Amino acid sequence: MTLTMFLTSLTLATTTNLILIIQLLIITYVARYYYKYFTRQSPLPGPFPLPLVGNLFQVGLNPAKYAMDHHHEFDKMFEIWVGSKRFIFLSHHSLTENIYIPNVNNKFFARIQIPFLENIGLQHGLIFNNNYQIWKRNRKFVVQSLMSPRFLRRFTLLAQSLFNENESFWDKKEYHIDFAKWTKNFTTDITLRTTTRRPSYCLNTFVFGDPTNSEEIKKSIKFIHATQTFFENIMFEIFVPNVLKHYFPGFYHMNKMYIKNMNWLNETISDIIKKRRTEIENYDEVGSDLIDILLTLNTSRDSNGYNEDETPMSDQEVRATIIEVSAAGIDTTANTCCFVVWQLSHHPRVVARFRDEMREILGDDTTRQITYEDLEKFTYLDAIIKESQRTIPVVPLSMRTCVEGSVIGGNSWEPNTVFFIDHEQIHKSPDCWENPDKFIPERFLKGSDHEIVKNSFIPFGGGIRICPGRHMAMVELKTLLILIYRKYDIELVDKVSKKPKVIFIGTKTCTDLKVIARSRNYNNV
Ligand code: HEM
Repeated sequence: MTLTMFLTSLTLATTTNLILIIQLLIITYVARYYYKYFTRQSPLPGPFPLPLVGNLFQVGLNPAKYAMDHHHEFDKMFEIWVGSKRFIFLSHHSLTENIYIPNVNNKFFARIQIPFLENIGLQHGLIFNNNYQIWKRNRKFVVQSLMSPRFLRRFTLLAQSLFNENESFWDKKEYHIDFAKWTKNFTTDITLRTTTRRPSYCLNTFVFGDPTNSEEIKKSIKFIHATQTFFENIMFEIFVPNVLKHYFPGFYHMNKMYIKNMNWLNETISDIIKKRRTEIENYDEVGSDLIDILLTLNTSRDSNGYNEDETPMSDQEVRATIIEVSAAGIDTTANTCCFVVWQLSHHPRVVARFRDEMREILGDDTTRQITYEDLEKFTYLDAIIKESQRTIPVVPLSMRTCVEGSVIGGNSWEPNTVFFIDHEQIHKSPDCWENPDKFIPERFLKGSDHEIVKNSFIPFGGGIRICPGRHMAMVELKTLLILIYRKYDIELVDKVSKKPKVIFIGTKTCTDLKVIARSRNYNNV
């Protein structure tokens, strides 16, 4: 046997062995995967998973859409698999009892851990922060800022001035507008102005165009896409296994795009924080915007003094918090506003009662400034928004994990099991809502016959992680709806569709809502 022949047979033997080893590894992986699946604790119904990808092909990146389309096949609980991790859907209010409790003595404080966020330092804010002590301090600071009457009063005025800046277009005889785009531009501007204290020009550019082509304006516009992509990116991180992200062309390119987007957000907000910290250190006046409050709380510039047991927030924590608050506040509020307008367009009786309430509180002067105190009197408008959130919740699912073994719905769950609380199904449960598909704001009015069952209405989640932006969102929604409906009649262009046009990107997003706004003054002349 020549040396070449020997080497060739050796290579062949090695290749054959390698193939055998790979085959053996695959068989072992598949056997282990299905052993784990078939011997799982408390098995529930759900789509059958495949090794490595779990239910990716049935569920995609849209667990909320999957739950909406398939809930009738399952009972109050079902499961899906993400790779080799189990996610449990809870679709009945009674199952949330141990999760939505307002103190830390529950086992469901944590959300899922996302290594990608840890790699770029974005686990230090609120939404994905599982360190209770740090989360508690950050949350206290955010709540102190976003829920203070001083902030909310200023925010009410800011919403009006932003609307008025662009109102000349609305005052035309007929203003044809894609309201889905208009609101997204509006909420981006107002959120960025109040969180970063920087001007933002999305709405102006949307309405008047951009003759200057300036970098500042381009940056504002980029924020709309960047914040929307934030939650899309999170879903991608949770649902797509690493091997697909790194080696399969479609997923690989999406991954690259998401990383680029996140880096841009990180850098842009970092620059804003650096500049503002320097301005504050140079004794610029501290305002009531989120960035100022987060940068100064518990420092020598804090007007409430300083507590030695608590550290101020680092730039990294401020950055993560501002990014999260912006991403969590822009789309959610814009889409809620679209769904309220869609519902109102189908319920003229409700619009008439809303206008009666407006006249009672604000009088006949349609230019009178609206105050935060006025908004608190709008109980019918409050009920309209709530009923719209019940029927079309923009956040259809919220997510928690159990840090210890626990029991839900009579089933035992091992630590780190992930739970999706299905707001959409809970909001439509016939056990809690009479005629659940009907739009009846009156059920939310005090003194109505309808009793709101605990945890049956949860558009802002619940328990200790309940949305800290809920008052800000309600102030923004109420102000905007009053500004629109007291002066304009709104007509949908598409009067036929039974549902608004939506896609699911983490939140339920209204993709298109073409309306015609007509000035009521003009029509009355
Ligand atoms: C109509 C608009 C909004 C809806 C429907 C909404 C809904 C939600 C929901 C369902 C959660 C999860 C709560 C849970 O796990 O129990 C949440 C969390 C959160 N929201 Fe909102 N939200 C809205 C507006 C806002 C605004 C305007 C902000 C801030 C400006 C905001 C900031 C946050 C933050 C930071 C969290 C994470 C809280 C934590 O984990 O401690 N949201 N929101």
